Amino acid sequence: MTILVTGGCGYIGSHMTWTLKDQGRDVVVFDNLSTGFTNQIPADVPLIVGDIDDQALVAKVIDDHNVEAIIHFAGSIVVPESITDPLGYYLNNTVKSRSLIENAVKAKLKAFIFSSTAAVYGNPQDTSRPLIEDLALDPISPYGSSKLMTEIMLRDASRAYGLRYAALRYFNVAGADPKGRTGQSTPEATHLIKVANQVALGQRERLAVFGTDYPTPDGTCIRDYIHVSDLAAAHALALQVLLDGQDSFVANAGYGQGYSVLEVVKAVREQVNGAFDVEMTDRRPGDPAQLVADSSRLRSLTGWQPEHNDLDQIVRDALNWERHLIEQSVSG
Ligand SMILES: NC(=O)c1ccc[n+]([C@@H]2O[C@H](COP(=O)([O-])OP(=O)(O)OC[C@H]3O[C@@H](n4cnc5c(N)ncnc54)[C@H](O)[C@@H]3O)[C@@H](O)[C@H]2O)c1
Ligand SMILES: O=c1ccn([C@@H]2O[C@H](COP(=O)(O)OP(=O)(O)O[C@H]3O[C@H](CO)[C@H](O)[C@H](O)[C@H]3O)[C@@H](O)[C@H]2O)c(=O)[nH]1
Repeated sequence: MTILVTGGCGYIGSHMTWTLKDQGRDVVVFDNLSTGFTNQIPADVPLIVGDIDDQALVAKVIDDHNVEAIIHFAGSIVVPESITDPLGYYLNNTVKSRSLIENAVKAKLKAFIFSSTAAVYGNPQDTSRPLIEDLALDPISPYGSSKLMTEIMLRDASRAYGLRYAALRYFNVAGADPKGRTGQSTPEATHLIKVANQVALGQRERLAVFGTDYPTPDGTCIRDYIHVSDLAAAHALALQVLLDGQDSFVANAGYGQGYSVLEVVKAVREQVNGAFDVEMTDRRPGDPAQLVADSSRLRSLTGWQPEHNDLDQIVRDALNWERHLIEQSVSG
């Protein structure tokens, strides 16, 4: 059977594609290349360039490649951008996901895995323990709402048409393939570890720390950083259990360990053996103070066990990828 990976040329989707290839599975990537890169996937994986709302093209790809499951990463991902362009986010993340889900239902696919996000929880009040899936969902950004609406569509499509799905709520995805085959390549990416690494390697001028007055021990926001390769492995397991008959589920994907922005900065400084400038600035709109995952459900349903649960390794792998990008730009 073939697995269709939407957004497979993007950061997480390309790791997924490599993981599936490593497992000997047949994969086809579908991507409109709005933020993706064609050189990040294995050369022998078919790439269809198109938009996920092109139902005729998606149906043709499902047919031509004998697709039996979709892992759906395609989407827009920048929280602050979603605040200034909510309709753009509802279109790309919600409306177009609806179109893809309809394709999956019509083709009677065996499984559908969706990239959801911790942003569906909004700004949780009780931060004394990691977040569980059954908490009230109250996104504080259009990005989070756009993903929550897709979760709801999947829930209802599952009830009505029997589509079997897993929605994984990623916490903060970071790091890069330890084998150096792919990584986060968007030059203007806004993710903390990426930006800090670019500053550490002289690719950006400065790192702004967004807000130092949060109700956290050092005043900066706390996040649960999950290595992208562990996340890809979680998807492969989720797919397998769905194919083996597991009911649809929603599960957090994180380690259950939070780090503040300043702790991340310290980890990056240690890896590069040096200081770089950070500037304390105001809060960024849409940022909850603390997001840490309780991932017991993912572990118990799929048997997932992280292999790269180490902030230093996450930073190191991401730095190695950043150096690779610099070499690439110098040589060509
Ligand atoms: N990066 C994170 O920390 C994080 C956290 C939670 C959830 N997610 C979700 O994971 C998914 C992947 O994120 P990423 O970090 O790899 O982002 P990314 O921007 O690197 O990848 C997204 C990919 O989807 C493609 N794409 C976007 N819209 C498309 C469309 N309409 N049709 C076809 N292709 C389209 C892009 O070209 C790109 O290759 C997203 O859905 C995102 O919301 C990411
Ligand atoms: O230059 C920067 C970048 C980030 N931060 C801070 O670092 C933390 C992490 O920020 P990121 O932008 O790396 O990640 P987010 O937590 O905003 O969002 C990430 O996780 C979310 C789920 O929690 C979404 O899924 C989203 O797609 C994904 O980017 C936040 O407190 C942010 O304010 C800075 O201080 N300076």
